[in-house]
Amino acid sequence: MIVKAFPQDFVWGVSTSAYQVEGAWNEDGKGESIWDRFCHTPYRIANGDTGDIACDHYHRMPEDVALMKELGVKGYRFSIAWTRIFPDGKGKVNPKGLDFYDRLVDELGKAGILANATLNHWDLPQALQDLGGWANRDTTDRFAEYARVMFDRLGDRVALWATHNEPVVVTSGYLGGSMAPGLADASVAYRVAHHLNLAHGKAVQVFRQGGYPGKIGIVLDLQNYIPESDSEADVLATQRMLDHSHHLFLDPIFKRQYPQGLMEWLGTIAPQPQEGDMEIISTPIDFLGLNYYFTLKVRYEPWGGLLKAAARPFSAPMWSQTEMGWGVHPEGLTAILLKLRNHYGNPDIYITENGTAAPDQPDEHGFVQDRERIAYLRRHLIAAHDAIQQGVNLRGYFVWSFMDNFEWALGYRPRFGIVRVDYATQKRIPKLSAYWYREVIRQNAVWE
Ligand SMILES: OC[C@H]1NNC[C@@H](O)[C@@H]1O
Ligand SMILES: [Ca+2]
Repeated sequence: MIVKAFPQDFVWGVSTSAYQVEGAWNEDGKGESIWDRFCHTPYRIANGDTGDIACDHYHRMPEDVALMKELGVKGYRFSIAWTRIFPDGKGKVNPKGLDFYDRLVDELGKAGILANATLNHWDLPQALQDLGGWANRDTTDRFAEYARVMFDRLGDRVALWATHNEPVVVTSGYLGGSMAPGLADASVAYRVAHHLNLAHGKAVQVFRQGGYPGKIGIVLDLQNYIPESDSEADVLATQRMLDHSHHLFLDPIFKRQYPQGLMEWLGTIAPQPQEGDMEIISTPIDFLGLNYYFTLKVRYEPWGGLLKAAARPFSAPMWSQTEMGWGVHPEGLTAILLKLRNHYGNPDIYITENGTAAPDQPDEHGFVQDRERIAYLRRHLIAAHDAIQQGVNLRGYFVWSFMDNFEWALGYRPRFGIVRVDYATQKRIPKLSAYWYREVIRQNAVWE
């Protein structure tokens, strides 16, 4: 047995997001978000599921934090619902909304759990969407205002801040229609990407000006894309997919420029930075949050939408596909980490999401022996450990997810938690993987 030990102060965490776990969608002064609106619109979400109640985390937060402590978790990545703070996206701040996150951060402090807060995990105030949402450049200023309020209230106790979670998915909400706001308007999709980048930069500048303790970064969705063949057509299609899903955000932030190839490909609908925008966007950050799940094989496909590319899941030998139809390829994680070391200045990195949905079969007590999920997590931790051995500055790992929750357009069917949620009773029942993870944290190691 080979023991793979992690660095001393490595942060072992778990992740959630506001809309997926909190519920209380219209309680204590919270305003409507685009995800409330999307879920309340017929035939957008599987089974007509909504986040109205979700895991009722808004009311059960103290017990959830106590369970994290019991499981030995060292960090908790959560997101802040913008509409609890600014119900109308601007103007009056809602004190009860601020109080909830203040209590959460205090509970985490008492439990000795590091707070890792994301400002925007997709739930934009509907009031701002009504003014154009992220397609409207003014939203970048609304975001900076919101960020300042949160830094002022929680900045003394939050160790890690992320501006956005997976901005590429927000952009997709304007391309494919499957995510809120459910538009299919390529003419604004890349303006949205640019405004997300600009909002990120403005929030980082507010953070720097305020001299808050803690660190600030962004969480990007960087899956591993490999070409189906070495034909020029497939290689170029893969490049376009990487430009769209990686470099549309990585390059402005780390290289102060958009990927040239994508700009040429997009033509008139490409981002149109104004004077000074790229300087703001590339304001240096302290860490990069990486969400990694799978590898996709990409081929040139004339019918493949805007990018004329099609992708399909790739599973390494001995691995099948997950319950979500995703491939399993731990080596893909090492590849992404090495890409960041080799081409993006070897930044401090936290894996802010990694995990898998699995067909969890509870026994009569609701206990799930999720050996598949344990295998997935263990192999990805080994892949992460390999990267650390090669000089990657990986500082922590947050499992997606602490508990089963609302999986966006797919509703509650997919279960990603290391803790099961019985939605009928809202009971939390740790799965085998939760006890396995507790052991990993205790040993600060995984074993081959
Ligand atoms: O699909 C699993 C996760 N992926 N990243 C963003 C999260 O909100 C998702 O639940
Ligand atoms: Ca307080």
